[in-house]
This record gives sequence, C-alpha cells and structure tokens, in this order.
Amino acid sequence: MAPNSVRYEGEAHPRTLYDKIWADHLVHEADGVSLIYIDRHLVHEVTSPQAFEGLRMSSREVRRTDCTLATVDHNIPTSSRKNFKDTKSFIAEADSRTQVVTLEQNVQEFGLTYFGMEDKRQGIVHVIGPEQGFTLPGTTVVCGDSHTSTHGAFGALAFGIGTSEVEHVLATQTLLMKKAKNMRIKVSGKLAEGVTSKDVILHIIGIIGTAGGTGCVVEFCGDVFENMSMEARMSVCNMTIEAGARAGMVAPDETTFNYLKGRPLCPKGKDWDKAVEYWKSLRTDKGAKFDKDIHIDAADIAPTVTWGTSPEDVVPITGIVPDPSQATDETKRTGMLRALQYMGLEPGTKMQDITIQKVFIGSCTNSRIEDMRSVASVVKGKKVSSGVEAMIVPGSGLVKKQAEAEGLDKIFTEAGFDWREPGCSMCLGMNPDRLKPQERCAATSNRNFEGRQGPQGRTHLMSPAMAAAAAIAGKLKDVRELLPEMQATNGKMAEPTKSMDFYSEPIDWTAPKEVQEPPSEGVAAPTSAGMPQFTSLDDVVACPLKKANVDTDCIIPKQFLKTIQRTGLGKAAFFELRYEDDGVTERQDFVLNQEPYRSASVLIAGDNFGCGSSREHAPWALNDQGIRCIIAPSFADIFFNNCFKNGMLPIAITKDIVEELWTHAEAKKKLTVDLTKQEIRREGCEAILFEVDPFRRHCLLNGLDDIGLTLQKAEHIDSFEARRSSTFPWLDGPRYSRMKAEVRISTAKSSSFYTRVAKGFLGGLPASDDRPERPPAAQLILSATGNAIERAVRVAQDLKEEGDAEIIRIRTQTVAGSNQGGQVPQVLITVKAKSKPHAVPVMVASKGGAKEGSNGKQGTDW
Ligand SMILES: CC(C)[C@H](C(=O)O)[C@@H](O)C(=O)O
Ligand code: SF4
Repeated sequence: MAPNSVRYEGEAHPRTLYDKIWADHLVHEADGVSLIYIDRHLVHEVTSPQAFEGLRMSSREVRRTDCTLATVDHNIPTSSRKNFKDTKSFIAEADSRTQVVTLEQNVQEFGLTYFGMEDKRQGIVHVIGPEQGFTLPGTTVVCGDSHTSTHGAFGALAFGIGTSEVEHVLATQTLLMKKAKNMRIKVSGKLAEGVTSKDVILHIIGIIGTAGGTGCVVEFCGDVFENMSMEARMSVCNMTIEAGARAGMVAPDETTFNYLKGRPLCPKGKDWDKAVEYWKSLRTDKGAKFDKDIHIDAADIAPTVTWGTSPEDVVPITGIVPDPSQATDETKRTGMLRALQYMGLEPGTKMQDITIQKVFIGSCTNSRIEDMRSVASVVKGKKVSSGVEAMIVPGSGLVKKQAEAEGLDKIFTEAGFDWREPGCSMCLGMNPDRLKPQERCAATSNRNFEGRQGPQGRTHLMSPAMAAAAAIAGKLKDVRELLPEMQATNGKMAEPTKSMDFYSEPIDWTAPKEVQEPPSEGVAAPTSAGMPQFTSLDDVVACPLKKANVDTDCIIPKQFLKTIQRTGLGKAAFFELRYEDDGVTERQDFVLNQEPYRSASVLIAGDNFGCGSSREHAPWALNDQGIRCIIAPSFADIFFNNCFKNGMLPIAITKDIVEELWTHAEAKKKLTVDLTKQEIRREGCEAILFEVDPFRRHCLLNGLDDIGLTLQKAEHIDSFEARRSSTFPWLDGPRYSRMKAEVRISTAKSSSFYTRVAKGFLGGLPASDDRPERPPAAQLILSATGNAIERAVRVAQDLKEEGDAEIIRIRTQTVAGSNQGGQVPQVLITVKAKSKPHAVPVMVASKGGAKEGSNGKQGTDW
C-alpha cells in the first residue's frame, strides 16, 4: 500500500494537508459517512468514566491499548507532592478523588499505559502527548477534550470528541465522521519584538470570531508559523477550537522533525528515515482549493488581551474597553453589556489601567518550557506587586524538572510566584485552584467564559510574558516597555538545557491484551441498540434563549463534570443563569424559570450554540432538563455531534427564521418538530423545512448507536490495521504484535496453497528489504467471496486439523461484487493461533489473493 498522501501519476486534484491525512485514514465510506481510523487516543479522568462503563456493560475491550495513553490532569491538586502516598489519601475533594480513582481502576482493568500522579511524566494531556513523541505528523489524534487541536502543530489531524465518541474509539479505534471544509489562515511578515504566538492566535480570533472556523479544519501557513518553534505552534493550534474550528494544523517541517527526534515514542533507526520521508510528503499541493482563506499581516499584531467573556473579545494592550453602543447587532449589544457588567468594566477604560489581583501562568496553551523561560526573562530580579497572588503551574512533571534544572523555579519563587505541581489548575478550577468572586486575573489560559476560573471570577487572557508583566505591575501592562530590561536579563540567564536529557526515558508500554472474541456462534453480528429514538415533538411551546455564543461552561459549569454517571445532571443545566449565588433560589429573569418554558422540550438559541469545551455533560444536562431539540443559526461542531449521540436533534437554520421562531415562542404559541418530514410546523404558517444529515436522521429515527453500526464493519478495520502495520510500522506500539492479519482467498490457487500462506502469517514473517520482521499474527481472517468460499472453509478446516489454529468465528454477509456489480456472498472466518510460532516456507499475500514467494525473501503487499 502506498500512502494516499503520495500523489499518483495522472491524479487530477491538488490536495490540502487535511485532504491527504483524511485519505490515509479512510477505512470505509458509505452514504457520505466515513469511517476514519484513529492512530492516537489520549484519555483523562473527566470524560472517560462513562465511556469505560459503556465498554464494561457491553463486554467490549479496548481495541488498541498500544495506541492509547492515559493521564490525570483536571481534578488533581497542584500543591506539593512531597507527602504523596496515593490519590485516595491525597485528593481531599470527594468527587475529584472518585474520578481519579475511577481512571486508575479503568486503566488497570483495560490494560492501558497510564501516567499517574506518582509518575513524573504526568501532566496536562496535551503537554505529555507531544513530549513523549506519542503525537506524530500525519496521524489522527483524539481525546475527550476540545484542546486536542493542540497536536495539529505536528501536522496531525487532531480534534476533541465527546464521551460517546471516546467509547467508540476505545472499542473500535475509529470514528464515524463527515469531512470538514478546508480553511487557510496565512500570517505573513515578521512579528514585532514582544509579540508572541499567543498574541497571534488571540488576534486571529478577534478577526474571525469564535464561530469563524465552524465546520472547518484550519491550516496555518505563512512565514510567521514557519518561523515559530514547535511549542509556539502548539499554542496557536491549541486555541483553534476557540475560533470554532474542528482542528488546526501546521505542515511538518525540519522544526517538527528536530523536535521529535529521540523522543521515547518516536520511530527509531530505519523506521525514522521512512517516517520522515512520508512526513515530508505532508504538504498542501500547489493550487489546492480552500473553502475559506484569511490573510493577516504580522505587522498588525500587537500584544493582545481580552476585555470580555469570550475569547473573541480582544483589543491590543494599548487599546480601551469597547463601547456596546457602537455595536450594530442587538444580540451583540446585549452580549457586550452583560460581559462588561460581569467583568466590572466601564467602556473607554484604558486596558493598561485595569488592576488585577491574581496571575495564573499555566494551562495546555502556555505551560511548556519556553513559556517558563519567557516568564523568567520578565520577572528575574523583580517582585510580584503587593496585593497580587501569582501562581505558575508547569504543564508536566518533565517541564517542571527541566525548569528546575535551568534554575527558573528560583527566579519565580524569589519574585514571589507560587511554583506548583503540574495539572490544569486554575484554567478551569476543577481542582482547588480557583478565583474568588469578582477577583480579576491575568491568565495565560484559553477561555475567559463567565465562571470559568471560579464563580464570578474575571479573566483576561494574554501571553505568558504579558501575564508576567502584569504580575510585576499589578495591572495590565504592555510588555514591550520592559524589553530593554528583558534583553539585559536574558544575557544573565542560565543556558537552556537540552530537553532530550529529560525526555528520552524509555516507556514501559503496556503489553496488548489477548484479543477477546465472542464465542463462535455462526453469524455473530453485534447488536446496535441503546440510543433513544427521536421522531417528532408535537404541539409544544419552545423556549426562546436569545443569546449568542452560549458556551458549554455556561450550559454546565465545571463543578458538575465530576460525576461518573451520564444522568442526574438536569439541575445543573444553565446553573449560573438559573440560580442566584446561593445555588437554590431561581433567578426570575431567566427564561427557563418562567412558565410555560420551564418544561420546554425545544430550545431556540442564538448563533454558535455549545461552543468551547467538548464536555458531553452539556447535552446530558439539557436532556435531563427535558430538552430534546435545539434550534439555532449555528452550532459548535463537537456539541452538535454530541447531541446526536444522545438521541437529541440539533437544527441549524437561518438567523431570520430563528428570530421568527423567537417571536412565536414569546407569544407562547405551539409548534411541532417533525424529523420524519424534516419540518417545523406552526398553525396558520407555512412549514419550515430543515436539513439533517441522512445518516444521523436514520440513526435518530431508529434509535441506533454508532458503536454497534461500526462493529458491523469490523473486517474493514482489520484489513486497514494490517495495511497500517506494513506501511506505517512505527505507529504500532513497541510491544504490539500484529494481532490480526487477513488472507484473501480466491479461486486462483489451491486450498493447500492458501493453507501454507496462512501458516506463514501464524508463524510470523521474516524481514525483507522493505519490511522489518513481523511478529506472528494472533488471529487470521480468511476472507472469500462467491466461488472461493468453499476454499476458505477448507483452509480453516485444514488449519484446525493440523493443529495450527482454532476456528473462533464464521461470519457471512453480502458485499458489492467486484466485476459484475450487484451483491455477492462473502465469508469471513476468524481463526486463532493455537501453537507457538514455527518456521514455514515464506509466502507473499497480494491484493488479489496470495502468491508463492520465489526466493523466500519477499514481503507482503496488501
Ligand atoms: C473537561 C473537558 C471536557 C474540557 C474541554 O473539552 O475542553 C476542559 O478541558 C476544558 O478546558 O473546558
Ligand atoms: S483548557 Fe485547561 S482544563 Fe482544558 S485541558 Fe487545557 S489546561 Fe486542562
């Protein structure tokens, strides 16, 4: 198999980097829905408990333990671990402790590699993946976390998923997806001194808005990104999700390869050379088409800070707090007024006059070694302003170790910073690090949503250097004014250490578990059940929620994410909007507290509903509250997907119609949402037609869950994995033995020939020039169509009789015929190796079946 990203002669269409990675991971495609293979799966404690529980309930295993890496980050305290014995005794808060302990149990039960609190490689999930070389160019990377986009800095297709999708990936190593649009953001020129990657991404979000990238995968290109370090690229890609995009990526180049070389999970030796050769092909072709194109001049970017409660609320540090009366749009104006009230700011105030009480340096955006160095160069020899509490939280145990080796910790503590242990910390305050009500914070994190860092807390986002400058000044400050002092300081700082000294420790990678198959019962098609059906909601009053950019932190705040259940979250829905500060008394001005909206099953909201975090707790909470359908002009991608997985219907429809429906709902008139006919009906009005993806509609109408459907494609996944093992062997975990291989049987050769081929695989394949030695396959799939079926059965029986394998499953189905068209019967027989590997004559399996090796040295060509 040649990688799809390598152009074939005569190929017509130039392709983008995203197109290429997509093509290289396509397992199967039908009715516009693609089954995409996932190379790397990162897991943390918040979004995984319900997924593991789902596996347990359906007796499923983790398909690729060698491609899954788990850690804890969100809930853990960042206080000293000097007296750490175990998480049970260390984590005081009961729900946080339960989530961490549950992950510890799950990784043990399912055999996953895990960096726990006692392991110095533990850290924020998006810091440890790249650090270990787990994230590689050209891979697909997922995690139940929206900031998975970070990994796109390596030229990987990396995106956040909800918990149902986490379960899907654990069980199948794939995802059912629709291809996104291509968007290019080019920043040309040279950044001015004092302007960093964080300023670049904040500036971009200010221009395109938090919904600017919705439905798109963004490729960042131009000199600015080419000249950035890997860590700077990570900060940019990290916040692509704040621009609404599914993923952001930068094409891999020498900077990428230099960063990766030698990391524990990177390919080595010949595999490294092969990998680099492939990675170099991962560039957008000349003339490739982008659906959206943005061009920005680097000279326009200043150190940038946020003033409001959305990452798009940005101004240059030299600017002023904007005036809502200048807003053209009514929803926008109301949003700005609310943001200013929440932030305690007056229009026209100079940003540099805003005083702060807290500084938070950390999060998956800015907690890497370069961020630490940048802060040190600002604060060395200075003191944190009196009245300001400043904390600095490294992204991982290895970042901490390296910073300490460079003496940065001393610089921080001497300046009055609190130097903490790694974790998400005050980025969202699921652990004890939180803002007090009305406290104002200069933060290097990525979200300034209401209540994000603590109820009623006020967050201003900025770069590490800017946050450091604010800590010293006690108010927001233009770091460029400190440049001469910083330059002098830099000369006196210790030489940066070679990071490789710290990152090259071997990983004791968890050995894969034996593949467990259901007992052989003839045709054993997995069932697809378990999702509630949705057909129609008849004669209901809908609830008008006249608000744009409703983020998932607002739909369900962090304190409710600590559950390990999917249900019981109804009370948490819109918690801050719904209750007074006591958390009990209902706010009368909130629409869901008013009759007849209290029990509404349809919600009509503003633009970009569900933006921000990937938490599936958001649709779970809405569902429990009774909301089954949400109508809005646009939705954030992850939230939109998560709804369907829970039997809920999100309808994207034009702004005009939404406004019409708001008026209708405010008049307390009823409507019907009919999925069968795809229409919204109101008495005396013309029906409003709406679009739904046909696959999603089918699943909703029939209550089908994705995992069951995907498992019906198991043989496609098996053969994809076999191809991946031979084309990209470096993607298999170090101890991964090829669990399954496929022998396609045709009428071209005798059954005894195929029996010998099968034995070859069960015994392992010797090395050849283009293939390293392959370990024996634990299982073989003998596949055949039409007339060759009889031959496949013969081969299976021979293997059984000769004591080489036992038959564990026989599955029959119909597939599209290759030549004549139409449907033909197909049989898939799974056999399991019985004896130890033994030497056999070498065979070559080829696309159309198998042929005998002439000199015993040929490799496989699937
Ligand atoms: C907990 C997790 C689902 C969430 C995310 O998806 O982003 C968190 O990391 C956040 O930053 O809000
Ligand atoms: S955004 Fe914050 S909470 Fe979310 S993964 Fe990053 S550091 Fe953790």
